[in-house]
Amino acid sequence: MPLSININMNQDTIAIIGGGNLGKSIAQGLLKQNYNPEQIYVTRTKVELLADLKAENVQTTSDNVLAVKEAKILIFALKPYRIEAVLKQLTSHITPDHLVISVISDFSIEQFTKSLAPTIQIVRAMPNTAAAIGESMTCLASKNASAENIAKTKFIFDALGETIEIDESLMDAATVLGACGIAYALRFIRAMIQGGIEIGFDAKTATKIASQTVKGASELLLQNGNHPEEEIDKVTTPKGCTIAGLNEMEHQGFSSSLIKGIKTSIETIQK
Ligand SMILES: NC(=O)C1=CN([C@@H]2O[C@H](COP(=O)(O)OP(=O)(O)OC[C@H]3O[C@@H](n4cnc5c(N)ncnc54)[C@H](O)[C@@H]3O)[C@@H](O)[C@H]2O)C=CC1
Ligand SMILES: O=C(O)[C@@H]1CCC=N1
Repeated sequence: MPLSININMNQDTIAIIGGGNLGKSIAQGLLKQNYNPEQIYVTRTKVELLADLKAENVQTTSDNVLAVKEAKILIFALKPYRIEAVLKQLTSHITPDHLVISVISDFSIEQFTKSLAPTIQIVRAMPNTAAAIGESMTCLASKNASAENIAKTKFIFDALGETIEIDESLMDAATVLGACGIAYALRFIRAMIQGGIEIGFDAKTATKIASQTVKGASELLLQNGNHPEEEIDKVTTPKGCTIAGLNEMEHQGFSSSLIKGIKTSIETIQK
């Protein structure tokens, strides 16, 4: 029987604690889904840097206690080295009635739980900045959370893109592949643009062609469920220009450099 999800996208107030790059992306994504801006609190020490959200009637404040008291759903989007001090300030205000979500990388559920009352449930989520446009890939993990709280978290992040549930032991890998992955993909697109300019396009046209082409390539996999090589075979004429270019890229270490970069990223988290 499907779980009945006791969440109303326009009644449960959400507080995003830490309105930086990711926190703001989540708020923007919620607004895009027509979440009532007055039901969204975003906190940041320098609250003036949230003026763009304030202009959209989001409740912006530097007062974390106020946001926690007003909200039912708490999304912690702080840097890992800030969270313990902030939780200390909030411990007595976070109750079992709150749904507590952490999008903080490199900060485990166990570490989070230690700073709060044992009755508080935590769901870890690893979205990416494409949440701002409803295209995040979000991985979810939990240990002590109820099925209802996991379902509520999934409901929120489903509105911001795609979600999957993973074991918490894979959260660092999810951080690298899904969250850092935005930067890797953009660097790939930037290199395509640079190449495109060298072969004759102006920057604007090269950006349009490269971005739409990468979007199309992703959609071929997402919509058809094919292996990338199956789609590559359709583009590579024998003795043709695609295979010549691809092989030269591989001679220069294209796949290898990506794989090594991904491994370096995870080693950086785990050291
Ligand atoms: N940026 C990204 O693409 C992703 C980030 N993450 C994780 O999300 C967390 C936040 O990352 P970013 O948004 O990139 O960092 P950020 O530095 O842009 O955002 C953190 C925000 O918290 C604010 N802040 C600091 N102390 C505060 C306090 N006491 N009360 C309220 N706000 C306070 C800062 O002013 C800053 O705006 C990190 O743990 C990161 O690992 C996870 C996935 C993707
Ligand atoms: O590089 C970082 O610190 C964060 C983790 C996920 C994306 N950006």
